Amino acid sequence: MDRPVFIAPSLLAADFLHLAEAVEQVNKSEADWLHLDIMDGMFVPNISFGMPVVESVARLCQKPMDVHLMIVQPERYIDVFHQLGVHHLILHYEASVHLHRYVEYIHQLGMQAGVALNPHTPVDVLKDIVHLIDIVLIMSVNPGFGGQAFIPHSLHKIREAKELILKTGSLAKIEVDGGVDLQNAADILRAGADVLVAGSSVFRAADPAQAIHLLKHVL
Ligand SMILES: O=C(CO)[C@H](O)[C@H](O)COP(=O)(O)O
Repeated sequence: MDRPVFIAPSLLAADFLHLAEAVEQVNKSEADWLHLDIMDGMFVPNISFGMPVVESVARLCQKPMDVHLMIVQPERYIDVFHQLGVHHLILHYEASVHLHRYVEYIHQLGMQAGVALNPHTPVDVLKDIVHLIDIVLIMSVNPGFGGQAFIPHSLHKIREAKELILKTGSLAKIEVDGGVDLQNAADILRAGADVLVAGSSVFRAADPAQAIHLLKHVL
């Protein structure tokens, strides 16, 4: 491909009894970022991990941390994630009333800002902010759980996001999260994605580093 492919393994699919081992596997692999899913049991039905776990992961992690907040009022935690050394902070469009203000604040703190869209949210809601953000995260499953099947309509949304980015001169990367595996990765990248988030297809593989390598070189 004529542009780099970024791989961000999602720790949600790791065995939590061996979280440190999973972070080390990512450190030693060709992964570009480590993806952390923060769930509050309100915005999504599931609860993942809280700050003490993120803090420990941050101490071990040698890759940029890509944090996806699936929580209500995500602005409450922007400072905390900044203090933990997070590189990318992704808020949900659906959970953020003053998105423009929060994106500016994330940038002021020196982090990259991303906006995530649920499967039912049209891409064009981003038209007045896409030029300001660093990441458009297309959720290709309904957020809340790992191990779900990729929603095929997401390919159409990725193409629309790519069109919007090109039209507006935005530098945002398109990240795709949910059900990404070796079978669909090439189609996702051809549709315009830059970043593949992969949970189950990495951490449920016999050799996670090899799974990351195969995703990275799928095209
Ligand atoms: O955000 C998520 C769920 O809300 C996860 O990052 C995503 O589901 C990745 O896991 P998998 O690759 O197993 O689908």
